[in-house]
Amino acid sequence: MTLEPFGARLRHAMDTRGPLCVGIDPHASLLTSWGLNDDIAGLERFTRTVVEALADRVAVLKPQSAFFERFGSRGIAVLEKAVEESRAAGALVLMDAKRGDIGSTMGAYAATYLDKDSPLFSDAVTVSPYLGFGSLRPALDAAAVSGAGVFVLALTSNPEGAEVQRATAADGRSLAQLMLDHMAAENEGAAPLGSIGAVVGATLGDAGVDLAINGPLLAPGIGAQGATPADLPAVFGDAVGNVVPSVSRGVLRHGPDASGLREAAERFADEVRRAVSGS
Ligand SMILES: O=C(O)c1cc(=O)[nH]c(=O)n1[C@@H]1O[C@H](COP(=O)(O)O)[C@@H](O)[C@H]1O
Repeated sequence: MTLEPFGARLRHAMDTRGPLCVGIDPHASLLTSWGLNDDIAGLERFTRTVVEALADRVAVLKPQSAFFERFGSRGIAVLEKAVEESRAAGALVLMDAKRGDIGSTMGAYAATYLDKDSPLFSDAVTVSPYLGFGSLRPALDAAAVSGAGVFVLALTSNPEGAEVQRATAADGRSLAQLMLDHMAAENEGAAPLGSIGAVVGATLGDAGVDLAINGPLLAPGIGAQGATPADLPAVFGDAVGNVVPSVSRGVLRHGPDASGLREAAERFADEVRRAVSGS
């Protein structure tokens, strides 16, 4: 079965479930605070709990691959199962892998996350464009074939990002703006929303770039990194309706009870609704 383009599927999910993305980041400290061991059984239990609590209600779940990779092949097996079960419950899965490489190697990453026959096939994946936007071509092409999406880092939530991302390119634009303009070109003509998204931290104050890329804007940094949903209008301006606000620890620290996770996600979702509607 061919999937509808990711942008259309995401728009529908945002409209019906609200735009919140919850990150699945099984930090060792979170496993401990949930009363679990920092081992494969703890990872499995943590992940299953989050998926069972939230996959039937949030628009997007974003597993952070590094926290699974640290357990080797058995961690990847947990990740595969989480992707499958989340998608079966109706959540879109954004694999947070932040891959970036060149040519055939980027092609192998694309085959891993964006080929429908791969065990790690996800609705979308995060990538870094700072080896040159063109280096992402294999991922952009694979996503177009499978109906998946690609989220490209533009302005990240961490303070260290600015020295690269705010640097000036040869034509006077910031590097972040250059990347955003590439994304806008990829999404041109797509409706209701393009499938190439930008990652723009909610922590940035005024982003100070043109965010009219006709694609989704993933906004991490809410919760543990200090941003709040109330910050979104100032950061995103007119583009706030395309924002997918993302929270990991801010929700996860309310486990292990499913009700605690659900209530925390609902609180963030309410705050986002209020912030975006201006009430
Ligand atoms: O691509 C991301 O998701 C991402 C981009 C970014 O600029 N900043 C950022 O924090 N993230 C990810 O978002 C998550 C943030 O987690 P919390 O700070 O616990 O909400 C982590 O998985 C980060 O890797």
